[in-house]
Amino acid sequence: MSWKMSEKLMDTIRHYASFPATGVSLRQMVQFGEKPSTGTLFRASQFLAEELPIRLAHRVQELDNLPDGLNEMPSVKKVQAWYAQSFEEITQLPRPHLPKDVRERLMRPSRSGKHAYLPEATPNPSIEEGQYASHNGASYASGLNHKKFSASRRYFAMVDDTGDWPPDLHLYNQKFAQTLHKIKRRHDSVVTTMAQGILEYKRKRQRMQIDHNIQSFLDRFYMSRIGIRMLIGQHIALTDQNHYRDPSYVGIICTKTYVKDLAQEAIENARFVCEDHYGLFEAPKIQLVCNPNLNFMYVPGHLSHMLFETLKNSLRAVVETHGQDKQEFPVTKVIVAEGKEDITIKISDEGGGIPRSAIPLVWTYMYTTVDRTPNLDPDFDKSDFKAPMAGFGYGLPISRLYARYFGGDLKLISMEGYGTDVYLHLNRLSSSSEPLQ
Ligand SMILES: Nc1ncnc2c1ncn2[C@@H]1O[C@H](COP(=O)(O)OP(=O)(O)OP(=O)(O)O)[C@@H](O)[C@H]1O
Repeated sequence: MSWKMSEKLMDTIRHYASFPATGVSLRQMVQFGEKPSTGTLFRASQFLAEELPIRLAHRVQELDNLPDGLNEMPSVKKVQAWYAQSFEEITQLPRPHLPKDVRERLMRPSRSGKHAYLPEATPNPSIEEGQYASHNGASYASGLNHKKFSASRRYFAMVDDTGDWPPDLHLYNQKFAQTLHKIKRRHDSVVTTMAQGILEYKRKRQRMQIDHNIQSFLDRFYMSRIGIRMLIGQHIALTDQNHYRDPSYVGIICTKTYVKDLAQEAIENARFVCEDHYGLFEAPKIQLVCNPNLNFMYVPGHLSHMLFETLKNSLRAVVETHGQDKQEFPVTKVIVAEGKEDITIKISDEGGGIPRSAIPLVWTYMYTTVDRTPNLDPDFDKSDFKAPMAGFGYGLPISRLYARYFGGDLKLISMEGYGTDVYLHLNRLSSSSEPLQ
């Protein structure tokens, strides 16, 4: 590793980590607009130039404080260095010197009055307060230099956009988005590398499972990663306005996510992976019951991930319970219900279920009934965490975090000896905050 963390950098990281993260709701991200102007984008860049380092700093510190020597594992150190390096890149990006009138104009709300200030996010219904919060948050912040952060501690305010903006602003926006892009790539393999770190720890300490502390650290850590990547992804997509965009998309959020189409695609992908893995001519069938017109505002990438992971689990259970040599398997059913509050997707399989004693374990990282955990090659599937069929025990816990991130949830009820029902609740009000506070 050529890059080194200096003491000075650690000091700055400690300072930022004393501020709490600011949660943003799906609705706020969308209301920010389809084609934000240079000025509005600049305000968003300013917000992120403070918010992202705060979030990254919390993770660097938490990684440092991991118990029982876990913080010393080479892969954990590697991940920590990525977070610190990204922190440094954002905080050191030179900001343009703006004349007073431009600075003032940036603080003036949009003339149109529409969404000049976005509504506050509401509490996340799936989360108990503080469940995914970092330990050192708000309580430390009060005594510190709050001034530095006060000007733009508001997610996306539309600014007065009459007339042109100085070219410096546009240039900074472009540079900022490039920096974010590089950071996003750097962090692509964080989940697999952390998984590797946990494996190193389990081997070194001869542990079979991880304890409660480490489990909740990982929950916080991966939840925070979802949030950071959401903000980064959204910002990159909004900055890059050159190519044609589907009008139903705002950044990576789709205001009309058609559940049936997406579920159908996830079914095909899961069946394909299953056929490939078990060498089957035809994977067990999956029946989908869903109103074809049902759509809502969501991040299609998140929904695909959750569906694919749970469907893969069902197919695996069905094939392994009934035997690979069967000609016909019981059909797995996917039922989509439309409520006022939630859209709920139930996935029912006849894959033999899970013993009641093992239910709490399915939510822990690294619990899997696959005998041999696949080799974690560092170059393995850099794009995101997607194991071929199964094997890391990350599918369910990570999917539940995705669901909870926007106020939904993932529940599992099993009948041992028969099958499993997974309920995927997706909150359609989308005004709830990220679960950080
Ligand atoms: N529908 C199901 N029926 C029976 N057992 C299941 C079902 N879903 C999950 N499980 C059990 O829970 C375990 C954990 O599932 P999880 O999706 O978290 O990890 P995995 O599938 O083993 O690996 P991956 O990280 O690749 O998803 C599985 O190994 C399996 O034993």
